Amino acid sequence: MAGTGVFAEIIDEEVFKYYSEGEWMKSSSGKSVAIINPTTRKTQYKVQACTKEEVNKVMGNAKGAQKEWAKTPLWKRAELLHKAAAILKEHKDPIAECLVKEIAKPAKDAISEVVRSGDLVSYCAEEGVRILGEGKFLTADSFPGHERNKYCLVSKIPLGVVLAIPPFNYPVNLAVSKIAPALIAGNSLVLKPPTQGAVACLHMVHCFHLAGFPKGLIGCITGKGSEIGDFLTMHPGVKCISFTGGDTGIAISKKAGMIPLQMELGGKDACIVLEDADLDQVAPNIVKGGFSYSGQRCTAVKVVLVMDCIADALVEKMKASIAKLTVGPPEDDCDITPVVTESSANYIEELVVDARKKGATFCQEYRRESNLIWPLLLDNVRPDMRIAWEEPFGPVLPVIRINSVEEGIHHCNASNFGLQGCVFTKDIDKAILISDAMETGTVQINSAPARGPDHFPFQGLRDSGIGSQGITNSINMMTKVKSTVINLPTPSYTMG
Ligand SMILES: NC(=O)C1=CN([C@@H]2O[C@H](COP(=O)(O)OP(=O)(O)OC[C@H]3O[C@@H](n4cnc5c(N)ncnc54)[C@H](OP(=O)(O)O)[C@@H]3O)[C@@H](O)[C@H]2O)C=CC1
Ligand SMILES: O=C(O)[C@H](O)COP(=O)(O)O
Repeated sequence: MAGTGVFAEIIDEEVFKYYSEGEWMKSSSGKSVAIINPTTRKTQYKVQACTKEEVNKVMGNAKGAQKEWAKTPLWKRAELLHKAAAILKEHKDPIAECLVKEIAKPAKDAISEVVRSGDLVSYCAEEGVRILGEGKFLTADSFPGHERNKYCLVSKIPLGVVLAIPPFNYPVNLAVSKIAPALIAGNSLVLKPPTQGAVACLHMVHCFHLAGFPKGLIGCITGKGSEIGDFLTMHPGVKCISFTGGDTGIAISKKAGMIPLQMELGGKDACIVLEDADLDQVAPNIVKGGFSYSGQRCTAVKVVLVMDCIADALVEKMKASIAKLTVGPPEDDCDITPVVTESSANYIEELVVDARKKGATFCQEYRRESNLIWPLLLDNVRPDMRIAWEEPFGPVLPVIRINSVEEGIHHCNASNFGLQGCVFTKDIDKAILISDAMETGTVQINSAPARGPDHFPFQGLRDSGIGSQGITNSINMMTKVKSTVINLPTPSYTMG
């Protein structure tokens, strides 16, 4: 159970503590933030509402601890990360339980998130050892006018304190995808978990604590983003921000100083289906892509653009797949579970009401009970409807019928978002041309969008973000390049 056994020290009188100086602490604010269970809509957990002074302290400690950590041999850093990964996987059950209660993640998916996170940390440790242990060696004589009298040694060095802010939907996985690259590269790390998902994050941080990382190297500040977010992101001690979430990321980019930013933001992932696609394969694939975790994935299929001549057939097959989805509480491992907050459910409903008013075809009856929204396919959606462009982050999927590939590409590229897209066709030549024409960070051919596996590069264009994720790219992004030039008194050539 959450907050018991090895996790007993992270809670005090029903309020989970924050993590500073290698210890679990109560905030001097005396205030807490309630985490509402999306299924019961009752307070499930409470976390500390940290103060600015506590943020300053965590930042100061992180700055100090980083200097020593950067001197720790790379293999030792990797060893500690492997240890943390093993502890995380060993304690997957209580962490998954938090995910079920805080964000209504279906029970099996919650376990997978924790296991995947442990694997990510281990992979990151191995990749770090490979790529950070190597540099470049350049000689001056490759540039016109120069002799071989200068040798340049290029290596990757840490940035300092990295601030990690993950979103609610993958609070553990999208936290470790920032923590592990930061640490292996010799940085220290301050985590600000999402409010919904904070307790799962605190349990995960305790796994790093148990692994024995140096005091102060990792800090975890809890509180509402709207209250302490600006203070954190504009803190002079922060030397890099890795953020995943919605439009908040755009605001942060405008306010942050001259530091590297990794922003993974929203998406309106388009799925183009051509005449020759195998609809028996396509329909369940789109339904899984659109409705898993109730559509609360940045990589969920968020609009289907199907050639008109096969649209009836595809919609029928999708309806059949949707009818098989189970709807109910996450504890029962249902496919569709309550969305994260009441305001999120209200927003989804606004989009549905707008679509109804403007004449979309409802393939199922719209049904909502509290935060639980039944899966809904909207056919004959037109560009004047909000659902054609906005990200519901819920179990509602619009279908737009198109008469040409160009029409589909045009819709995809007219979006403010450019995260992922996908195309279903048997014609690989056409698929490549369409992939090149779609202005998104990734295009999947014959499968719905997905971020994983976690070592694949993952990036968004336009309002979907800046920088690229994926283990290797994150490690590189959390380092800077250092050159040391050896100047010889005379040119020196090796004769072989
Ligand atoms: N491209 C990608 O990889 C992904 C993108 N997303 C996108 O994230 C969105 C849903 O996630 P959601 O958690 O609601 O996103 P939000 O942008 O609302 O929140 C993300 C994180 O930012 C924090 N935050 C809020 N305000 C501030 C602030 N002023 N300064 C600093 N941090 C702040 C939140 O904390 P708090 O919870 O306390 O408010 C949370 O930890 C969707 O748009 C989705 O597409 C989600 C997953 C992956
Ligand atoms: O936040 C998200 O939506 C995740 O990045 C999705 O990850 P996945 O596509 O690998 O499930």
